[in-house]
Order: sequence, then C-alpha cells, then structure tokens
Amino acid sequence: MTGNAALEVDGLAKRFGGLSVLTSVGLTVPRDTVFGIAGPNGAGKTTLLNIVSGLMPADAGSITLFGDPCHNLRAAALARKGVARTFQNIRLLRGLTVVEQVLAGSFRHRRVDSVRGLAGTPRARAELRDLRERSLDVLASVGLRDAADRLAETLPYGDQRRLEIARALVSRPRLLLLDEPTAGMNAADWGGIGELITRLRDDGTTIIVVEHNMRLIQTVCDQVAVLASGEVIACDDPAVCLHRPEVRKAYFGK
Ligand SMILES: Nc1ncnc2c1ncn2[C@@H]1O[C@H](COP(=O)(O)OP(=O)(O)OP(=O)(O)O)[C@@H](O)[C@H]1O
Repeated sequence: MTGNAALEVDGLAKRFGGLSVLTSVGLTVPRDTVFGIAGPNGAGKTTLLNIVSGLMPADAGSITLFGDPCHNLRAAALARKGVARTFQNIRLLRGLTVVEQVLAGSFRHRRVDSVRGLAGTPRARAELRDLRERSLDVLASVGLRDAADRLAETLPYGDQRRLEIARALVSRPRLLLLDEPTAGMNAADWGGIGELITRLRDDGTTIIVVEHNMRLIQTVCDQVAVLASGEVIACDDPAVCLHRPEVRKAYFGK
C-alpha cells in the first residue's frame, strides 16, 4: 500500500506508567481520503493523534508518512513533512483577532532564522504580507473571511471550531488530523464542518478525524477504524463497520 498511503502505522504501543493505552495499533490511511477513528472514551484515540503529530513518542511500532519512515519525529519536523492538527479543546490565543490567530498558526513551526527575519527587513515585511493574504484566503475557505478583524473570543462557538481548522490549514498540510472537530456543536453547525471536511478531501488533503459523532463519521468518512482495548478492532466502510458485533460490544458491552 505504501505508494498510495498517506499514513501507515504498525505495531504502535504506548503506556502511561501502569496503564497500557495502545498495545499494538496498525492502520493504513489511503491518500486523499477521510479516515475516521472511533472508539469508546479512553480508548486511546487522542493518544494516537498525539503520537502521529509528534506531541509524544510511542514506546514501540513504526509510522510511515507518504512513503517515508517517520517514527518518533518531533512535532516541528512532522509539520514540515505536511502534518497539521487541531485539538479537542479550542486553543485560541486571547486578545488576538481572527486573522491574527491564523497568522500565529503559520508561525508555529517556522525555523528560527525566518522568525528572526520578521524583525523588520523588507523581505520579512513582504513575507508577512504574503502570510496575511494566505491567512485571509484560508479564512475565506472556511467561511470566516468577513470575521477576519473580529476578536476571536467573540465568535460563536461553531465559528471558533472553524477557526481552529483554519489555523491548521494555513500551513497547507497534506495530512490533517482533526480531534473531535464537532465536539459540543449542534446539528446545524456540525453539518457545515462535515461539508468543509469533504471539500478539503476533494481538494487533495488527507484527513483523519477522531469523532464520537457517528452521524458525522457516516456522512464524511471513506473508512473508519474502531479502537478498543489498545488495538484496531475493526476497519471498514462506516456503514458496515459501526454495526459489526465486535464494535457494538466495545461500545455497549453486548
Ligand atoms: N499524558 C498522559 N498521562 C497519563 N495518562 C494519560 C495521558 N494521556 C492520556 N492518558 C490516559 O490514557 C487513556 C486514553 O486517553 P485518550 O485521551 O487517548 O483516549 P480517547 O480515546 O481520546 O478518549 P475520549 O474519547 O474520552 O477523548 C485515558 O485513560 C487517559 O486518562
């Protein structure tokens, strides 16, 4: 699969002290697809995203990104390879406008020399102008262009979730990891997030989405893997996968 895979994970294990969260996780995410990760609370879904995005190392196993072995690289290195993510809890920087939040996202993984360059040279000023333009384009793509100059904390909750995605998109990721992008949203708002995810996939971004919202998973995901007991217990088309006996047992105990 390597040639067509955005991400391949094999034998991934992670333990926190005496708690073994991931024992041996294997999955393959084809390029240009939306791949769901479901599973009961505490199954290790966020831990898996944390490892794939370089926020924490795995204890064992391997990760291959677009054909390149990338095991236990740090977040900045993975970002340069095209990985971006959002978090389960909205992480806005207070006091910044919407466009400034996106600009801040674009600085997150820049090399020290380019950050230093932002001190005021003509080249740095031109770079900053370009980044602002790109940030505005990204805001337009998530439907927030008109809100660019508002203080981010004044946005409605659903728009703050879109802004989280915009901040991840500004680095032009090839692999976008979304951790519960519709958490706390009503049906009207999450439908829009679903459309955005589908459009991003159609534009050539591979997306992994961790979700408890089974309707969203069924609507947008090409495949879903269900994590339970430290492993992937099922991986298939969501319409099939979520009805499998082993999946129902993991969720409902029967
Ligand atoms: N840094 C950490 N240190 C210790 N334990 C942790 C750490 N991160 C996660 N855990 C524990 O690992 C287990 C899996 O957590 P994780 O957040 O990955 O699960 P999840 O499937 O994303 O859960 P949820 O659906 O509730 O968000 C939980 O028991 C959690 O308390």
